[in-house]
Amino acid sequence: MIELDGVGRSFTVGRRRTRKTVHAVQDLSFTVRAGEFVGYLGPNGAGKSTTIKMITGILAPTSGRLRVAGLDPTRRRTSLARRIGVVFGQRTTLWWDLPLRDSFELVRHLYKVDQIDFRRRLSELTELLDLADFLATPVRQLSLGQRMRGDLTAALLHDPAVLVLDEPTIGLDVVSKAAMRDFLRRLNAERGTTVLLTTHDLGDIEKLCRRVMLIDHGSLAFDGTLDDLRATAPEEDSIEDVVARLYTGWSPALPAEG
Ligand SMILES: Nc1ncnc2c1ncn2[C@@H]1O[C@H](COP(=O)(O)OP(=O)(O)OP(=O)(O)O)[C@@H](O)[C@H]1O
Repeated sequence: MIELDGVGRSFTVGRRRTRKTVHAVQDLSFTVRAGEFVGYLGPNGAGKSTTIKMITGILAPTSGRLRVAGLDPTRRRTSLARRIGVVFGQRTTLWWDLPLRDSFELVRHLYKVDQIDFRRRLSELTELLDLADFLATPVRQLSLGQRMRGDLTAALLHDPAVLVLDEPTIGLDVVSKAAMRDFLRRLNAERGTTVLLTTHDLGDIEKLCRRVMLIDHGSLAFDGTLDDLRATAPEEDSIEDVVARLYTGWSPALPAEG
């Protein structure tokens, strides 16, 4: 469903004598199959957002080959938009001054979702994500947790095959976080939606992801199951310790791609 083959993305920063090239992502290859729920981890500045921007067609790779749902994301951005949903936890894709319901109506137009499908889907999502109390509220008046549920709904109204999440639980309280995780688990299990999840919250990874990929300095440093990940460190280590060891470059043996 998501295929990267030797993908790289560099940026030129600075001017004249201070000019240099930053290799945000280098020679990155992985495949995410339909129906997988994959965690995408890495320290700050590792290249996660750059990868997600390439997968969603926002940024073009400078090298390599990338396909999402069989499409080249940069060349077929409009077609891809119908197959993919994206949530950036740090910013909203909703219209700030409009009631949530009107934002969804605009999303319906943008994605050309059939009116009957839209109504059915919105009523399902309203129930599952408990939106009824604030559908008429302007987005700017929503709490972070409400806004996040609104963003997730907007990303799912067109029933995408792939969902890409960039820190979807950031800033959520324990109850909202648990509800969000429960929803995502069901979405993957019941609808078979393929999910790629970027997060710094290792609870998200433990609760949701069968497979974990770790990127460091733009390259894949680990790809395996959660158990493979734990096996890289002593048994008594917490998941935070395990990941911190990998981030700081210590690991007894990394398993091959799983
Ligand atoms: N538009 C840009 N111009 C120049 N450099 C960039 C640009 N976007 C990203 N970079 C650089 O590429 C590298 C990877 O950045 P990226 O945002 O992908 O990391 P990240 O893993 O998402 O980090 P974080 O966890 O902090 O969000 C960093 O060194 C960053 O400074």
